[in-house]
Amino acid sequence: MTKLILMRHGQSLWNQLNLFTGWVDIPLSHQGIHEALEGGRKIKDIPIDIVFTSTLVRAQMTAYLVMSQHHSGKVAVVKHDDEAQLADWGKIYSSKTEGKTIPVYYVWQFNERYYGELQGLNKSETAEKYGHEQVHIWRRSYDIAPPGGESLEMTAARTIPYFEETVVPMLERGKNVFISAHGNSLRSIVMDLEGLSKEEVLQLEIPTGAPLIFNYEQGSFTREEL
Ligand SMILES: O=C(O)[C@@H](CO)OP(=O)(O)O
Repeated sequence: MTKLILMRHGQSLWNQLNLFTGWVDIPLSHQGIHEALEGGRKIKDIPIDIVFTSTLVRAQMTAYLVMSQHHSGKVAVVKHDDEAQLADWGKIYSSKTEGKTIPVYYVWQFNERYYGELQGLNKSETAEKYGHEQVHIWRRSYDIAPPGGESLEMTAARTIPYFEETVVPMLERGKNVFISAHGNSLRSIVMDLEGLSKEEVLQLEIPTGAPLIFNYEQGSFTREEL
């Protein structure tokens, strides 16, 4: 059995201001830094072999803050995704030292759902303008995209293939995997792992800085309560 840990980044400065964020690259707030450290303490004793995060700084900050709390004492090392560079990087430090590191991969497919024309707008003001129901549909429905942005279905079309082609084989090979990502990119993954319907995913909320742990065995995922 191997473990998959999913975590939404801690509160960002735009979460704090209640602004639609999507692909805008906003760092964590002071509160978000504390949430990430607290989330890290909750999983500090679970061995982690490999870390995936998005290309956005709020998820990356969260990944490093989580790993700073980890009991292994291993150093998180960024593996840049250029293949040639990756091959070279493998040679620039000793295999003895490599045993004391945990590789971190930046994966654009795990970026937040692109929010199109809503990015930078205030969530409450947008709900006042277009109606709470319409804005809830844009924010939580499966197949209705916000203006100029991605639906959850479109987000899943990039998160799930990467997850299946790269993350699942790691779990199969006995590796425990930690993914630091975003509210909606993680909703698309949890929807898939738990087989949620389009109706059920409307209610799925992923809190900031709270690890979700799944046990993986023989092709199936079971959520473990912390
Ligand atoms: O602004 C965003 O990118 C997301 C996550 O904060 O918004 P929502 O709360 O609608 O999922």
